[in-house]
Order: sequence, then structure tokens, then C-alpha cells
Amino acid sequence: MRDTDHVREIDRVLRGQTTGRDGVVSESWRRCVETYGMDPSRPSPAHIVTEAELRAHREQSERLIAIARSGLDSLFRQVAGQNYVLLLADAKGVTVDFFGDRRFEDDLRTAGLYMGSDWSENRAGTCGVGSCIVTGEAITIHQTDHFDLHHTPLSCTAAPIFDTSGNLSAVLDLSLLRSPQPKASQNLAMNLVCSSARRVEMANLMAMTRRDWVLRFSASPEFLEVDPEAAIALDDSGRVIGLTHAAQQVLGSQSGSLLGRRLDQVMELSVDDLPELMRGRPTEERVIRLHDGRALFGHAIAPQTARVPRQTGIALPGGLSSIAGPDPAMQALLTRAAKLARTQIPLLLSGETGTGKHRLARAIHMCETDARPFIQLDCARADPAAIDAMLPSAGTPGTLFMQGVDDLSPAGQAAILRLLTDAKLRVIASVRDDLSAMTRSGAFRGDLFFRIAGATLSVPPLRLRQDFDWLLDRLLRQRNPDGLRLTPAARSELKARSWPGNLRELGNTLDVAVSLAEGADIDITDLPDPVLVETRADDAECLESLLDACGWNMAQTARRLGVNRSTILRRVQRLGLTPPQ
Ligand SMILES: Nc1ncnc2c1ncn2[C@@H]1O[C@H](COP(=O)(O)OP(=O)(O)OP(=O)(O)O)[C@@H](O)[C@H]1O
Repeated sequence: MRDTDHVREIDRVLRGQTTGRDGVVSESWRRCVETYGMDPSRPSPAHIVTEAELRAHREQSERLIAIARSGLDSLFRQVAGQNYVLLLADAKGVTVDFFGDRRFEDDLRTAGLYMGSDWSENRAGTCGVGSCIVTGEAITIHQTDHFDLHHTPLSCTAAPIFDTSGNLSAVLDLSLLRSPQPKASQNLAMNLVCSSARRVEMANLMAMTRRDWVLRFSASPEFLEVDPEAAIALDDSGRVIGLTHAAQQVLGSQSGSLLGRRLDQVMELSVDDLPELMRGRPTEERVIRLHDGRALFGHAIAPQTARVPRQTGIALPGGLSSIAGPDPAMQALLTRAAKLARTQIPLLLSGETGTGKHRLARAIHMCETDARPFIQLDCARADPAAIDAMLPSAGTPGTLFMQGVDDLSPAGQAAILRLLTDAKLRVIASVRDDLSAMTRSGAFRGDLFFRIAGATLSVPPLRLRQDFDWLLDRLLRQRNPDGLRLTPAARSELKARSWPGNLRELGNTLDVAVSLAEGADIDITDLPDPVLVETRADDAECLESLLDACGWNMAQTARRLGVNRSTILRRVQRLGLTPPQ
């Protein structure tokens, strides 16, 4: 195309005629003339900023340049030998990093494909970098798509890079001094810049949010761990505090920015479920459901410097850190669990029904970072034939979680012994009864007992936990998308109950309360009655633990035991119990 034809075409487009140009190009031409006052018949050479200005631009983008560099290196290797030039421009359009063949240095400098060149649209006219900044979209400005005659030999394909708050922070541009005539020849360049920009955003998010949960996701499980499509970072309460641009596109839809929204408002998942999506579980099982019915595959990454539970100062691996709040006994138990998780020692998790033994077993399994299977066996239902059928899978490493081993029949116990001979599986068993007493009485086989009880972790019942408020808030958050709050009366009623069904019963109670509540609060009348009221034997140790859990509130302790306050006072005096100093 001759120069005069180019100028005439711009004129025709400005007069509203269609010439076959892409809409983004025509709109940019219009901006060049009507907004920036440019004249297409007066080409101007590339503008390179001064050394001092370049230094200032580079300093501003220093962190991004460092993060982007390895991604850009690998992108440049992919196009090596094809005469492409790779530019990283900042949000103002100034080239702050550059990869090109030094043999063509003079040509590149003249063309503006060089360090310090200013590609903002209001200075260079329609161009890859400048028009990408204005539109926020990936774009190819091919040859005569350029407004300025000086740039019409070039073909430039650019993709935006957004920061973790969703603001455009840089542009990645792949340009050619000379290219084939069809614009479609740059389709591959478009795919390459877009995927590189996505990876730079991902690396930036990971670097910025080391102390937070990150949830990465993809539409298919295959690339989930190696090259995920998008990611969000979440704070302790499950609010989105950072995101990649693709995450906003996939999850944000029409409802505005994702930033600040709670995870459960976006998908059927709360921050407390994230440990379930960590490595250690097969990728294809890590399905996330969105509220609009779509399904994605998720990969959760725990805070790299584990959050330190308040009051205890102990750092725990991700999955374990979300099991308990400020309860000294639970924190001591989780610290032991973290140490034992690194070994192959068989673990016996004991505790009443619903105390969270299964949850603990999974968290221990997930402390291992490689994706080994977690095989679950419900001992109450497992017949010997079903156990024998598991023999082939016992040869591969993984975790076998035997739920309720005290429910095994004698034939089931024999079958488990056969299964465990030569097994490579790490065994974790849960038990509700006193398994050592069962072994002493002959109800449980001694040879099996010693195979599974390498170390015992006793999970305390809910009524003895000092982090009851923490658990209550957490369970409520999980099932409460509307932000319902407990009134003080409802909270103190829940704290006073004895919870024989433990966390499971508390979860069920909250399910009912959330469904019955009207307005913004859950009140005492929304709470279902306890399903089973228990009066417990209260030896000195048990009574003291219960008093500790209730902060030595006699009335609350009395209600949990189903007796009156004076009975508790009398027992405290008789047993000589005193509150901790
Ligand atoms: N730390 C926790 N935070 C929130 N919910 C929890 C926690 N631990 C357990 N739960 C929930 O409590 C319920 C019971 O937990 P789990 O199945 O792990 O208990 P269990 O001790 O293995 O029970 P059982 O002995 O009856 O098999 C489940 O719904 C689980 O999701």
C-alpha cells in the first residue's frame, strides 16, 4: 500500500466508511485524530525516552521485571530464529525490558523496537502496546493497521499484564520488523504472548501472596498443577485479596470485581475446605462447583509461611493449621501430628464420634506434597471379601484410612492383617472405643492392634475444647452465605450444650438454625433442641477439663453436665479443684 492510500483510508474511516479494518483499529485511528490531534500525513520517528527517564520507569517496574524475566526468557527462546523482538512495556507504554537480536540493533532502534521507546498511543499512534493499554485487551496491530506511516512495516502483537488487584501494570509485545502480509500469520504470536502474560501474572500473584491461601484453577485437570489457567489469593476469612486477570474473567462475570468478595459467594466452597484441594488428592477429584452450575478443577496452596495460631506460637503445615483455634490441647496434638506426618508410623486416632478424626487423617495425609492416593475403608461396612479385593492397591504407596476399626468383625480383622502384610500403605485408623481395653479383653486381635497403634492421637470431645467460639464461627461461616450472625443468647446456649455428637452435631444444629433464621440474626428460638441430652460421669480430671473449657464458669459447666450450679460447687470443693492462676 502506498503512503497516500494509507492516509486516504484513515480519512475514509473517520468519515464513517468501512474499509475492512478491525473495529479496534478504526476506533484507535479515530482517537489518534480526534483525541490526540495527530495528522496521518506527518509521520514521526519513534520516541526514545532519556536515560534518566528510562531509569525512573525501570525502577518503578523493577519487581515486575524481575518476576517476568524468566517467563520472557522462555518465550524468547520459543520464537528464536524467527526475527521476533520481545518488549516489556510499563503501564505508560515505555519499554522497560527488551529481548532482540543484537545483530539488527540499528534497524530495531530506528523502528522503536528498543529499550526506552515510548509506545503510548497518544505519542506513537495506533500500535500494539499503546492500543493494548487503552483497550485492556490483547491485540495485533499488523503493518498498515498502524496509524503512523513510520510504523507500517511492523507487525506487533501485545497482551496486557494485570497486577493482583486487576489494574493493568505492563504489556508484553512480540514484534517483527518484516512479516508476511496476512494478519493471520500472527495468530501463533497472539497465543504465545497471551499465555506468557498469564504465567507472569501467576508468578506475580504467587510472589505477592506467600502468606495467604492461593486457589489455582483450570477447566481441565491435566494442566492444573503445571500450568493452571487462573488463580485467586484469599485471606483468613476467605475474602479474595488478589487475582489474575483470567480469574476475574472466569469467576467475575457481570457482577463486578471479585476483589473483596467471599469465596463462598463465588463458588460452593469456603476457605476452610481448601485443605481438601491440596496436592495429595488426585487432580480429577478436586472439583469446584460454581454457583452457576459450571465445574472447574482446583489446586489449593497453603500459606508458605504457615499462619501462626494466636496464643500458641506454633507453625503448622496448611491442612493442619485449619483444624483448631486457640486450644492448647488441640495445638499440642496438631504439633505432634505434624511431626508424625513426616514418618510412616501407623497412627491411631481416638475420640468420640464426630470429633474430626477423619478430617485430621486427611490433613495428615496432605502434609505429604506428592499426589498419593487416600484410600478410605469404612470398617463397619467392610466385609472380608471387600477387604481382600483391596490387596492389589496395597502395593502402591499412599494412605489407608480405616474408619472405626473397633467395628471390625473377627473375620474383618483377619482380612485387614492379610492386607497389611507387605503393604506399602501408611495406615491411619480411627476408633471411638477404648481399643487397648478391647485388646486386653480379647475383643480385638493383639497382633492387629500393634500393627495399627504405632502412635495414638486422642482428639478431645467438643465440650472440652477451649476454641469452641472459633469452631462455631468457622462452621457457621461454612454454611452461611448471607452473613447471618448469632445473637449473644444463641451463642451462650450453644456454648452450654454438651454435644455428644461433637462437631457433626454442631454442624447439623447450625444447618437447621441457618434455614430457620429470619432477618440478619440467628436467635435462640432458631436453634433446634439437643437431640440427645447426656449426663456424664464426672471424675476429678473430667470435671477439671470441663471447667477449663467453660473458663471456670460454674453455671455453664453445670448446664453442660445437666446438673445444677450448687452440685458443681460442692464437687469442686470436695475434689479440691482450683482455677488456673
Ligand atoms: N476442624 C473442623 N472444622 C470444621 N468442621 C469439621 C472439623 N473437623 C470435623 N469437622 C466436620 O465435623 C464432621 C465430623 O467430622 P469427622 O467425620 O472427621 O469426624 P470423625 O471423628 O471421623 O467421626 P466418626 O468417628 O463418627 O466417623 C464432618 O462434617 C466434618 O466436616
